[in-house]
Amino acid sequence: MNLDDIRSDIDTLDAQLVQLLEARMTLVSQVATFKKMTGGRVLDNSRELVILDRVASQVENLDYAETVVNTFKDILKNSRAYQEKVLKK
Ligand SMILES: C=C(O[C@@H]1C=C(C(=O)O)C=C[C@H]1O)C(=O)O
Repeated sequence: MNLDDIRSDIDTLDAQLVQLLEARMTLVSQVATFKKMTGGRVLDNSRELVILDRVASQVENLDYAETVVNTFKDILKNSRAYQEKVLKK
């Protein structure tokens, strides 16, 4: 495989990630609506620890574990930022 082939494969995976992240955000949006109606707090630390532990255990190549877990930490951080905006509306 040459560089263009590898990057083409990355682009294909990125398109899948965008779809999955959008689907995740649709669910996060539902959680935000629920919290807005019930007065719940955006941050749920114990839920996030469960998610991050599970993600760490699901990574098969340990060389990638730190990177993948950090990526999920960013996903959770941005999920919270989105929810804070929804709750302020
Ligand atoms: C979506 C939620 O809100 C926050 C964001 C989370 C997420 O994006 O998975 C998880 C826990 C919360 O800190 C939730 O409470 O489930």
